[in-house]
Amino acid sequence: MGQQDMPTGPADSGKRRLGVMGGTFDPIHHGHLVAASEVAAQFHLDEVVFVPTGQPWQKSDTRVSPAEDRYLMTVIATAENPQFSVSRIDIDRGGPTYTTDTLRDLRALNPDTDLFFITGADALGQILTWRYTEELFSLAHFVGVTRPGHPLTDPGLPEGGVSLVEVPALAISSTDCRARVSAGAPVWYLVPDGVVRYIDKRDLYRGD
Ligand SMILES: Nc1ncnc2c1ncn2[C@@H]1O[C@H](COP(=O)(O)OP(=O)(O)OP(=O)(O)O)[C@@H](O)[C@H]1O
Ligand SMILES: O=C(O)c1ccc[n+]([C@@H]2O[C@H](COP(=O)([O-])O)[C@@H](O)[C@H]2O)c1
Repeated sequence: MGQQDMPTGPADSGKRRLGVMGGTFDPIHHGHLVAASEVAAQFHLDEVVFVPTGQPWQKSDTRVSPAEDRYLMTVIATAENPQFSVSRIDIDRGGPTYTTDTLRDLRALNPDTDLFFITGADALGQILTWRYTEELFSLAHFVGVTRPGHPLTDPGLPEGGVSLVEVPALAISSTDCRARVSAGAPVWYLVPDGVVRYIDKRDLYRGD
């Protein structure tokens, strides 16, 4: 994607600009962090809130670590960046996580704020299979980011509803991180150091 193909989103409304990075984060890795940092810079966001899923209903055939472990790894990974925060709303709501609920709740908690939902190319490609899409696209501007191995295209969101953005390519996935820990391979430098230590301390993924 060339620089000229990169839209910068809707016209600036003058409101606070909040990025929303939703994910299962099992575990959070540098691909997530670089995507959030890059979108924050390109879209002049005031803050990015990371929102670990409660129950990721489209991953029901995958073993997912306890929400508290995923939440704490996300806190550890983002703690040093003053622009990053973590929200428990999807975990505390309970039940399957629908992004329409996430964005509705974040709007209620953040009046006079424009929301920018950040999503990788793979997740963006699946977005029309999400629940309650008739309301979803009115709640935030969507920012699709490049991810190695996945074509980045607008899957057919309403006009002006999505921007496609190139971010530094990191071929890292949580699936691969889990498989590496399970096989006794290192995940140093794929995930933040504190997350490596947390995985070790809690003995995550070893028996997968
Ligand atoms: N390396 C990456 N580059 C860009 N975006 C990414 C990257 N990894 C994940 N994302 C995006 O971050 C969001 C949360 O992803 P998620 O927590 O499911 O991680 P994952 O690595 O895709 O996990 P898994 O391998 O378990 O499916 C999604 O929108 C996903 O597309
Ligand atoms: O709203 C939905 O139905 C929906 C379905 C699948 C995924 N999502 C959201 O997409 C984000 C990435 O999800 P995942 O499963 O790839 O980690 C996360 O915020 C999920 O809550 C949302």
